Amino acid sequence: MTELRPRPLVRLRNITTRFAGQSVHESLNLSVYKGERLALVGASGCGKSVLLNEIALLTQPQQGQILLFGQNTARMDGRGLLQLRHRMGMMFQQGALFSSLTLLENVMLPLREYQPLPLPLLKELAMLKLKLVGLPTSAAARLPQEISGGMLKRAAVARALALDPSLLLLDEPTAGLDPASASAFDDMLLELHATMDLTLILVTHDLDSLWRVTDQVAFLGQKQVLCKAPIEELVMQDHPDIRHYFANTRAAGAQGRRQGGLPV
Ligand SMILES: Nc1ncnc2c1ncn2[C@@H]1O[C@H](COP(=O)(O)OP(=O)(O)OP(=O)(O)O)[C@@H](O)[C@H]1O
Repeated sequence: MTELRPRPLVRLRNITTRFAGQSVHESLNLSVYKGERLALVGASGCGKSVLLNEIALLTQPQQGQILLFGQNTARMDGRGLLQLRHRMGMMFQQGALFSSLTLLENVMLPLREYQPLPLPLLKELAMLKLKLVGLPTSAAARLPQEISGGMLKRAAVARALALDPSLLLLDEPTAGLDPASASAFDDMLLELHATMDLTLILVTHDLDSLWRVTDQVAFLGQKQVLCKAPIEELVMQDHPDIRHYFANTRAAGAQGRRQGGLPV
């Protein structure tokens, strides 16, 4: 009996993206399945963040189709798209929190906008989200500029989770964090994935995160997804772009550590 493959949660079909006549993606295809922890990787400028923003419905490609939760976004009206957006949370690279609002107020923003609940309940929900990402109660009243980079990233995740999305998108979540904070952040992501039934898509250059957090990695190169595979399989690929990306000393070091060898 043939086993039916589940429908992808995210399906990108023949995506072409151009800026000023120059294409970043050309007929790019990618499927992401429910529960996956997928990283988008590739050389700087290959279009990872652009693709993430397209999945988040923040920008649109010139050609191609984006299907989210089985629905073709091109055929949806504004109301339908808004409902889809609520099923996704996005963590931006710099956190994108409002500097004049406390962490609690930042997390409450999407709730206030879309959940018609009494204020004390909204506060309680926002507080729960801050706790979920490991922030202490005392952090709730702090402003973004009063906390560490690691806490800021966690607060940004708390806001992304405000509306209980099932798909969490993260743009370089561990960039700028020291190794211990980055590792603690990765632990938090794994815990959230397990407890909240999340699908994760992250853009990252952090090789430790690739090995630790992901179960699938999509390698972008030559304007397409050259390969989607678990990291162990991806690093064994013969494609010159993939070999080049993982051949530098940092990559070799992380790979060596995973395999119990010495960093090169
Ligand atoms: N709004 C825009 N207008 C013009 N060009 C853009 C715009 N957004 C992105 N680009 C270009 O598209 C290309 C891909 O950008 P993108 O930020 O997705 O790369 P990336 O793979 O995420 O890079 P990095 O790893 O350095 O963050 C780059 O050449 C960038 O300059």
